[in-house]
Amino acid sequence: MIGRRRSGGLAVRSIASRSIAARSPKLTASRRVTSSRGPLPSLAEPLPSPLTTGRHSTLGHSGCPALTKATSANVSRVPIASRPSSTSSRPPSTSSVRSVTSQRSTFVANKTIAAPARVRPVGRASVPVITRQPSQVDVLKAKVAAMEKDIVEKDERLQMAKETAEMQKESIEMYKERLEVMSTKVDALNVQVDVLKTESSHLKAEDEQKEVRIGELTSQLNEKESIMRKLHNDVVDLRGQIRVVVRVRPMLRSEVETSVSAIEYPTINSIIVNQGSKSSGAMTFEKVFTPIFTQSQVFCEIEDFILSALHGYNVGLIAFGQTGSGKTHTMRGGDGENEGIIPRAASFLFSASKQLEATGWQFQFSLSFLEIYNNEAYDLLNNHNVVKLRLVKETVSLDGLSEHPLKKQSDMAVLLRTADSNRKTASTKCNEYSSRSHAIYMWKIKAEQKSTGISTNSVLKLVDLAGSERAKESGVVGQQFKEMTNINQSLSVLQKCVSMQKSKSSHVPYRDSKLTQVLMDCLGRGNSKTMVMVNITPCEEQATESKRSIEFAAKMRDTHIGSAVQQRDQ
Ligand SMILES: Nc1ncnc2c1ncn2[C@@H]1O[C@H](COP(=O)(O)OP(=O)(O)OP(=O)(O)O)[C@@H](O)[C@H]1O
Repeated sequence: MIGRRRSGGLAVRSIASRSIAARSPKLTASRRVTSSRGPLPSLAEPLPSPLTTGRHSTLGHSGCPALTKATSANVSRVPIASRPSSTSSRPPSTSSVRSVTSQRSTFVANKTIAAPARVRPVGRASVPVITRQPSQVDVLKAKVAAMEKDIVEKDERLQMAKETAEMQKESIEMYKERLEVMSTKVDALNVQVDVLKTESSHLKAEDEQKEVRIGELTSQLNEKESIMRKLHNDVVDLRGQIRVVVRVRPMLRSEVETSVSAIEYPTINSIIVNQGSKSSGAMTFEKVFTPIFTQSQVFCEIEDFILSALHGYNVGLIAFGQTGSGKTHTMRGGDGENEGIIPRAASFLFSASKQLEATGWQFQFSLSFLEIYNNEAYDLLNNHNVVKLRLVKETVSLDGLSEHPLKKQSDMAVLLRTADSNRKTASTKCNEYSSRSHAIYMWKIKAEQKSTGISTNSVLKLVDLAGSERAKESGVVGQQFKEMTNINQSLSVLQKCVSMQKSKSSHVPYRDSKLTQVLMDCLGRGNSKTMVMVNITPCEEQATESKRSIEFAAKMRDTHIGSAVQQRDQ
């Protein structure tokens, strides 16, 4: 009976403990920790409850002595085998049994604290230690306390969230206000933009009108200019004069820091060269190309003159000037925008001939390149073969000079490359790439119009003369000195011929040099429209040479060579 009650009590206790464990995993965990590390001191000690001390301890829970006694009896009857192992080796002493009994009774009095009995070593003997389990009330109290704490925390968080929300609300209000201010500004700006748009469309319309007007005036101006140029050409042709244009090259990078310009441009087509205190005085020419003129602008000004060759006239364009003054740049030039007159003339002649083909004209072009070096003539397109010059009456025959047909524009580039590589150059102190020979590019142009039966044979000569230079300044010796002497001698004959032609002398010494023999038809013996492009440098140090060049240019300008006539086949 007692045993049943005990086992029933234990069963109640274990169910209770199980149910607490189930509801409170934390508690179970703590109990596991307790069992593995030994009894917790708080649970190992008799509970400091009034139930365990004084008279209450004997009365047990709710003052029930019967239950306490029965429990004591139960404990004393626990078989040794079922007691903790630490006690099985030695029978418990009377005192320890008493202690166990008293603890057990306390344990029973607390009843719901379902901790397993443990044995605590006391001295050499071990006594079972009874730990207690929290009652449901305690658990619930703890839960309530935890929940209260949780509620307090949540209250605090809620409060904080409310405050944050309040602040955000204020910020939103602030942003709303700013937004309003901004949108007012945007509205004002939009109004301004509309005003400006209207103004700009008015201005655009005005600009367009002005541009149309400028276009009209420009085309009127161009028309008038071309009429004037034609009239001027006609006058010059009728007067049979050499046309003279001057080109001043820009200062080179190496000169900009060390030199100043000696050139002035008093009017659009006049020029003054200042040589220290002396001045050339203003001299007017058909055209003065200042350093700002590009290669294409220069060509634009002379293309009508070149066109005469397609119309059946002999045409000669000669670049003259001291060494390094820009003759080769003007005539041959570089690539692309830097192309000079010779390659540009090729493109121009091909495109102009295409236009004339629309009126029934047919053209055939052929090209020869002649070089005069040390007073000898060579073929630049045929292995640099010697060319023999023969004077036949008033004309010169060039024996052995090869002629190369030009079918299309790209043929010109191939021939130019061959000629360039053959052209003799040598470096001097005056101009590192100075060409040491006169180069004469000759186009033979055959034109025919079947409907009228008219045919012409004309020659276009494009001449890049070697540069004159003073022996003292150049500092050349040996072969280069010989070259320079020959160049200067041929140029001096050229100047003499021009002077004597100008003074209408009965004897003009064309035979004195190969150069003047080849250019004879351009300088008065023959039938040619001639233009001389005098190149000068702007540098003060070269002012003496520049002044000499434009003085010679003025002499040529005033030279009468006779009016050119169309070269019709009989
Ligand atoms: N209009 C120009 N614009 C820019 N550079 C130029 C111009 N004219 C000439 N030059 C430059 O000046 C230098 C001398 O020019 P260039 O070789 O044509 O002189 P040149 O009169 O032919 O000399 P030479 O008689 O010794 O052959 C070159 O470097 C050339 O590129």
